[in-house]
Amino acid sequence: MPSKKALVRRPSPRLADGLVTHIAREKVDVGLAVEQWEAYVAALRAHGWETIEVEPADDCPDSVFVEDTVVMFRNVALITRPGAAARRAETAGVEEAVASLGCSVNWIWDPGTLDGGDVLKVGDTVYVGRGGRTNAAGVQQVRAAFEPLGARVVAVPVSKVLHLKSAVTALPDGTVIGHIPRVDRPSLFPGFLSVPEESGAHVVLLGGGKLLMAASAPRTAELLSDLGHDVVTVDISEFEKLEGCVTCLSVRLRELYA
Ligand SMILES: NC(=O)NCCC[C@H](N)C(=O)O
Repeated sequence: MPSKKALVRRPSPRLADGLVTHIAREKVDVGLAVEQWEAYVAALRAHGWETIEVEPADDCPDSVFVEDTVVMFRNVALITRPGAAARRAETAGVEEAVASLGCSVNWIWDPGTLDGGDVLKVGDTVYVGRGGRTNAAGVQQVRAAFEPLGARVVAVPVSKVLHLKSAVTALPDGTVIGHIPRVDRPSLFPGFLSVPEESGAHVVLLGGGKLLMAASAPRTAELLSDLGHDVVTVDISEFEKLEGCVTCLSVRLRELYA
């Protein structure tokens, strides 16, 4: 059944200690990050999403990046096993949240690792990035979990950025967008549009043709508006300092049965 709920998780007071892998560490203003997070949540709500706050995980600096802990396909929630061991304690609260929403729950098991940021769904195609956080066993376990439900799982190499969705996301019409210097194999996607900024590669589909994007990609916002998309922007500068993007701050639940 169509639903419009989104999981979010309040930033930890320890946010500034979050992991950085591909970029130089910059000082994070936690107070500003909380304001930016509240504006992000307000933008989801303004576009009809009921936001559900997962119990905060104050001891986990990266817990605000809730997308990495669970992947939804239909009513099934696949609880991940994050590639960074430091993030594994984040999954317990998310598991509780999806179970209480009536999802069927499944898990990635050792030796598999998977970060939700490595999973891009385009219709029934589920692209899984095999990179620094998601391993081959993780990809196989996504296949085992979702292919019986009708998904087609396509593995994609990721070597230039943290996650697959740091490199590419998809527009409402299914076109995959990415900033070419950060995409390993653009030819793996049937329809690919190159965008001029790295953070322009990240869109959250709000519904009704609207796209949520980071304010740091004005040229991409212009390009997408010019192609007839309705762009809404939020400033997430403090999360970008930790390799976060608009996609990783929420998990949209669009097919709940409850
Ligand atoms: N899906 C995402 O893009 N997640 C961002 C995670 C950033 C966090 N600092 C990490 O390295 O795990």
